[in-house]
Amino acid sequence: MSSKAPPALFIGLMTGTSLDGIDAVIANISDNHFTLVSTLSQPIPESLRGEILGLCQPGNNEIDRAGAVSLQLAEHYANTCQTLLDQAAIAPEQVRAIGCHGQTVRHRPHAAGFSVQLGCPDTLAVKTGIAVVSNFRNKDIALGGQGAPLVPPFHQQLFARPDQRIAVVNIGGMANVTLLENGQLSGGFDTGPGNVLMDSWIQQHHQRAYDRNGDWAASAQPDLALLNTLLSDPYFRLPPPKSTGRERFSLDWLNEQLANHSLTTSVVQASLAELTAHSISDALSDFQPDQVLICGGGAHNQHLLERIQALLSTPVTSTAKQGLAPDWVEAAAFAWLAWARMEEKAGNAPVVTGASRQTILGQVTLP
Ligand SMILES: Nc1ncnc2c1ncn2[C@@H]1O[C@H](COP(=O)(O)OP(=O)(O)OP(=O)(O)O)[C@@H](O)[C@H]1O
Ligand SMILES: CC(=O)N[C@H]1[C@@H]2OC[C@@H](O2)[C@@H](O)[C@@H]1O[C@H](C)C(=O)O
Repeated sequence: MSSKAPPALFIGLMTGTSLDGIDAVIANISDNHFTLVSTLSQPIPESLRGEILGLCQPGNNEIDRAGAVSLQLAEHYANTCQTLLDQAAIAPEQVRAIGCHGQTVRHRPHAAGFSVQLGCPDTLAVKTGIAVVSNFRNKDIALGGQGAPLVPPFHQQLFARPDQRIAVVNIGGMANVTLLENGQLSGGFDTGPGNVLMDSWIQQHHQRAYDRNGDWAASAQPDLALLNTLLSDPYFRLPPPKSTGRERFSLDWLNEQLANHSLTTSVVQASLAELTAHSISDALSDFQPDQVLICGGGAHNQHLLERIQALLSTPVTSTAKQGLAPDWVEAAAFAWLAWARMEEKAGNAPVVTGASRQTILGQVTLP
């Protein structure tokens, strides 16, 4: 008789650095098994988005503001869970736990570091009646790790092949890579900005949330002098382990870099797309993958994918080709990390984060 637990249902909730919405999945998970059961994406109201963005930079009265945002987010998470359960005709009692990443508003993984994700787990547990696993990053940081990226072990579970070198690239607000070498997880780190600068720039100049398909970037030629200035940021030369966020790569950072360049706004957008493409391809140059799998919202940016493909000699495809659509990979990973927590299995990968050892990640809040 096997002592292994049968598959159980878990919810994964992700609100990433792009602030484009709440991604939610229900997944059926056990040791060797992961099936997506249902998915849902819900917008974040514009006013709450503004408050979150405000908290991503140091400012006045942060504790009260963070407390209020944490509660509002939990309400939205709970409503999202309810809609997701309703659409899948699943009762809350059937779900073992919710893995709630929360909203990162500060990530300082350096000496005596910390990472802050908002979204009150107590409120979410009480409102849904489901146990919540949250605060996934700080245990890894306490062990000397970056606390990010955390998704690589899940990428390994889903996408590793015994006979191939596979790079999984998540292009969200930030971008991160996972290096899978003949079935083994051999590394992973944040490469730098993914969509965040392109989103901010088009928002500022055309009041649009993002550059659909990269059409605006594709309408101009990148400026090589600006590209070199952007790529000269020391982050790109740092060896892994490394992780980053809006603390470094923000509109303020971009405006500083633009100081000695006089360019049209479309040329800047083209150069920002090129920055993302180059920083990703540079990050993969030593690894020499046989295959590159792309996930995250950037997988829908046709121009960006073409530029990444042009810079790499290996085939670049969406994770959809491997059975998981790019939009759900991160939320699915947090369902999987909730499963790992409930099964008391290690969630972090020291080869990625630099932590001194493997450890169980996250705190459980019962309803
Ligand atoms: N059709 C599209 N064309 C171009 N870009 C797109 C398209 N669809 C989504 N995106 C980009 O994807 C972003 C959202 O990506 P995603 O949901 O992966 O980010 P996230 O989860 O917030 O980020 P992170 O991985 O940093 O936490 C949008 O802000 C936008 O820039
Ligand atoms: C601190 C934080 O929220 N980091 C995010 C962000 O978005 C992408 C990249 O930067 C990655 O390091 C991480 O998210 C994913 C889910 C991760 O931990 O793997």
